[in-house]
Amino acid sequence: MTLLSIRNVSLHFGGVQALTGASFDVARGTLTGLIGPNGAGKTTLFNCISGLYRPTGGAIVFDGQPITGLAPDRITARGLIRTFQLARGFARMTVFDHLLLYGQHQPGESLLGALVGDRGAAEREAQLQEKAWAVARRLKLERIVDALPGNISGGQKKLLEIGRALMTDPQMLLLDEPMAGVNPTLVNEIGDHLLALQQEGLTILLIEHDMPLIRRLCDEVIVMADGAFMARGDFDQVAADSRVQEAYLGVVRA
Ligand SMILES: Nc1ncnc2c1ncn2[C@@H]1O[C@H](COP(=O)(O)OP(=O)(O)OP(=O)(O)O)[C@@H](O)[C@H]1O
Repeated sequence: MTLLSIRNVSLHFGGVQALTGASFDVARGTLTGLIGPNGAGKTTLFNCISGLYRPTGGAIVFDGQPITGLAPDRITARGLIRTFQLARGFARMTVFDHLLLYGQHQPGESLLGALVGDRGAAEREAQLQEKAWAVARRLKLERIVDALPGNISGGQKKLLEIGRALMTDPQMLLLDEPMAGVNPTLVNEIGDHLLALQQEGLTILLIEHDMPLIRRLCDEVIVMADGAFMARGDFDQVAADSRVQEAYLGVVRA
């Protein structure tokens, strides 16, 4: 049932203890919200899970295998990916090329190429194109496949970021505020896409400050504070938890 297990993960930056022993599990097939006040350690934890940071202590287990400290591409190859903002350096690549680029980073690609030769490469290219079309259609991006990122809306950029991640055939997607800077209509549309992806079997862990959205989308909500796990439950349960309220309000117990 558990797909991702965070076990006592800690990380400090010099004197700043960003993660102080975070522990929680995420079940396969769920859309889980990860919330908490500013500086709680949510993004730092995502960076540890996806291999950008090596934790100082603890372990991260994905699909039954430890992934702590593995390089990001090896973690992606196991089916766990986080989205990244579109890099400025790729401003001249079309939406479709962005999708193709991510699809090319498949595990075993070069070995396969060496084994099957040129005909195999052509077949693979055709499959990649078909997959990119499927992802574009899936996210309703097919009408803008030839556009450059500079000419698409903020929400379409977010969808493209998700689309690139889908090109790697993930089991689990980590999303860090995918709705930031997106207009309300598209926020709802992106939310619908996330629910549909979950229905199709994808496991999603979502950092988001938009609480009505978290309430609408998430089966369960995990709350972090001060670099560690604080509470979990459905949205109404955690919202009613006095410790969670205090963490958000910064109220100090008497
Ligand atoms: N690269 C870094 N160097 C030094 N300190 C850092 C670094 N990254 C994060 N921190 C610190 O670690 C703590 C946790 O930050 P993090 O960004 O993970 O929190 P967050 O929960 O994602 O916050 P927010 O909701 O505001 O994005 C903060 O005190 C932050 O200042």
